[in-house]
Amino acid sequence: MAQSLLDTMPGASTGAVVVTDHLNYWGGKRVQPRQQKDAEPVFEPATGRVLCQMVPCVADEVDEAIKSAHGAYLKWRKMAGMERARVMLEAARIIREKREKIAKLEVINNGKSITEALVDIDIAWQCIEYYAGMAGTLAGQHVQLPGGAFAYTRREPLGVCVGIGAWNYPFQIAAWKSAPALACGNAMVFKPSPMTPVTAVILAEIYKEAGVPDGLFCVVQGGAATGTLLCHHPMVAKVSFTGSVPTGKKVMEMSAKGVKQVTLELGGKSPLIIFKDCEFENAVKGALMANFLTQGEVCCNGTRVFVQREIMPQFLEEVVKRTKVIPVGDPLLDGTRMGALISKPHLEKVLGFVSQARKEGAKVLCGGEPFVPSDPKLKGGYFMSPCVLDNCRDDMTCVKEEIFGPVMSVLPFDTEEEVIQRANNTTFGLASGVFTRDISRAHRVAENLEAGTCFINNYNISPVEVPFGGYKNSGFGRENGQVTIEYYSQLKTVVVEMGDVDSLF
Ligand SMILES: NC(=O)c1ccc[n+]([C@@H]2O[C@H](COP(=O)([O-])OP(=O)(O)OC[C@H]3O[C@@H](n4cnc5c(N)ncnc54)[C@H](O)[C@@H]3O)[C@@H](O)[C@H]2O)c1
Ligand SMILES: C[N+](C)(C)CCCC=O
Repeated sequence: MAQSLLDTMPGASTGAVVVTDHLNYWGGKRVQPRQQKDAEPVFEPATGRVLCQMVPCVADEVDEAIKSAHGAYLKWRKMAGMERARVMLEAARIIREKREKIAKLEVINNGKSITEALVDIDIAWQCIEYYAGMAGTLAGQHVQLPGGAFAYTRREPLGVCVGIGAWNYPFQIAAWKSAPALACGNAMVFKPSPMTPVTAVILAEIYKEAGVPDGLFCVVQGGAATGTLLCHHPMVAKVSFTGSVPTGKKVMEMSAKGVKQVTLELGGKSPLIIFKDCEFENAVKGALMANFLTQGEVCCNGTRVFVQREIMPQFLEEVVKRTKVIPVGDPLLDGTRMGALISKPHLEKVLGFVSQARKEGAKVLCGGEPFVPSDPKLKGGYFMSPCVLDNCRDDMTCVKEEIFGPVMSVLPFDTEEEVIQRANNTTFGLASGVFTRDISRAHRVAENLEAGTCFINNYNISPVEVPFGGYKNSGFGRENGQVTIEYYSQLKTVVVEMGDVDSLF
């Protein structure tokens, strides 16, 4: 059991954990895969060692999980919001209690630094706590009509919701999707990325321990085939997807066939605009935060860094100086600030972007190379040195495409009008940022940028109280904040006659 795995985790170190527990979860327990066909090895990014096997769920298993979720939904939806809140608060408390162990497992499966993973787990329990607080507040409206008649609205759950996650924030994504879903009275069947199958099932066990009905939060493992089964299943009311734009389009197409609601949290190529009147030290720190969290594998990263020409030389000098000393290495060590990328093919893809950038005329100021830590156990890990690219142009591949690795492209600009036009010249629209001391300019730029979020004088902070999501091809729907309640519920109108029926017939 993963619970016992968690309990044996405190001394765990990089290269020392093997997960043999079943990773599917429905009906209130871990479920053994029916067959081992198509099992895929899951690698520990820091060592390249096999951590576990991911066995994809087939049609019967997906069906069983969805039916188990539906049974739980029928009980959960009848509970008072305050009762649901109590259970969710208990889940948040258990996560807080186990945060170090969950974070360690996340690091071992994902490769990010323990410092970041701890923050991710904190954001996860905060999200569950936040929506627990909202579960008791769901309410409708009373509308007075002529003749004493009236209508009222009820905010009702959707039913069984599906969550499909990416590999960069495995536990946090599962929490961001399940917390508002459960608060509204829904059940959820969650499919993590096949590369990070380990921690979602811990969340399932925590919800169970907190007191949700068996089946309320289920985990099915698999990749595209299992995801397709989920999107097509007739008992699924909604699909909330986090991943790439091409897969998001497929999810939307499949969901459209069953008229299922969809939330799409997709990729980005976000602009960060640094004006010459910025508070320089903060702008440099902001650029680093915008590019190098989770080895650059962050959807909302500000990877197109537009710097006003007058401050370009000092900006580059400072940002390169700090990038060169980012401690890359064993992600479980407290001093590490950058761990390993998710997989060997992904590392090669990111390095390929750097080579392509060189060919297209960019200048590599630092990094962009495979990194081999001195610790022998990390020799097979997927590490690279964080990279800063100068001499970039808007038409270069590194500036147009999402790299999803630690690669910052720096571009000069002259005027506000010009930079806004260039910043918006993309099909993505997830996030954006601006550093300036001019308060009017800051808000004007925020208004004109075509993105779901604009950070002013900071970057990549995401408190659970504020909505997160994209414009344009970066998706639609929102996660976090009050508004997400609307994406996990539907409104029923009840019209009440107090007199006689005035019939035309
Ligand atoms: N906007 C956000 O909140 C956000 C957050 C994290 C990651 N992302 C994006 O995710 C991408 C990286 O993640 P990834 O490589 O896991 O993305 P991906 O699109 O390859 O996979 C995402 C998920 O979709 C599943 N999937 C694949 N094919 C499917 C299909 N045909 N039907 C249903 N499900 C299918 C995968 O198994 C996985 O669970 C990047 O583009 C990144 O920007 C976005
Ligand atoms: C918590 N962050 C850093 C805002 C990342 C959100 C999820 C995107 O990949």
